[in-house]
Amino acid sequence: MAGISIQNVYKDYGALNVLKEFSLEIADGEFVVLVGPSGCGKSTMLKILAGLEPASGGKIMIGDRDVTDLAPGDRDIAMVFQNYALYPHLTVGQNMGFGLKMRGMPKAEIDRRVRAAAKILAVDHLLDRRPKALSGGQRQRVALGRAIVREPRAFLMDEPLPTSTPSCASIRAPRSARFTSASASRRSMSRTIRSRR
Ligand SMILES: Nc1ncnc2c1ncn2[C@@H]1O[C@H](COP(=O)(O)OP(=O)(O)OP(=O)(O)O)[C@@H](O)[C@H]1O
Repeated sequence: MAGISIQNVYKDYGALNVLKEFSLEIADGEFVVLVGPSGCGKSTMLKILAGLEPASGGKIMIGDRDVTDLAPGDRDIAMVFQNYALYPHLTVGQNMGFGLKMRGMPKAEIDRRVRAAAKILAVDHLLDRRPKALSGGQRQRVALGRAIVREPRAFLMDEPLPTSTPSCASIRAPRSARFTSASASRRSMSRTIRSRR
């Protein structure tokens, strides 16, 4: 169970106040999209949720845990960045399983999760390729797969779709993977928060 509760969050960068009394309740399993003008603080809010930026004030709960002061690695959430951040020298399969390997997960379990996620994302035929031999959309799906294999309590996605990708519907993830596909324009999908059931 992992609902997200954002309570009265403030964020200042020096004299610039970016977030003021920002509050949002996201139910367990809910898919939420943040939209707003450029510079209004969408990425900042996602970074604060992920623990990559400290909030200047307020509280964040994930499930029943107060994560406001926890390090990113202790929050059990995955963030997918706009620029993919794939390792160029690793294959698709190695990229997807890298985080699990670093955590000491047995190879057989890593392979099982990577193959399952790769199938969902239709990149299972690309597991031995390196990122440079992929299209933008394929790279993005690999980045998404790397988040899925971790089975986190929530997914944070900051502009996860390349311009050429018409909608999240192309991901076609089954409900059994607890990942809901949705059709929407790229702009309205620009910031997404997905919490797992
Ligand atoms: N590290 C930083 N130091 C100072 N100001 C910052 C920093 N990061 C972001 N900002 C400023 O905070 C504001 C919000 O930035 P943010 O990236 O959250 O906007 P956004 O809503 O995601 O915009 P866009 O839709 O253009 O990506 C902007 O005015 C930006 O210039």
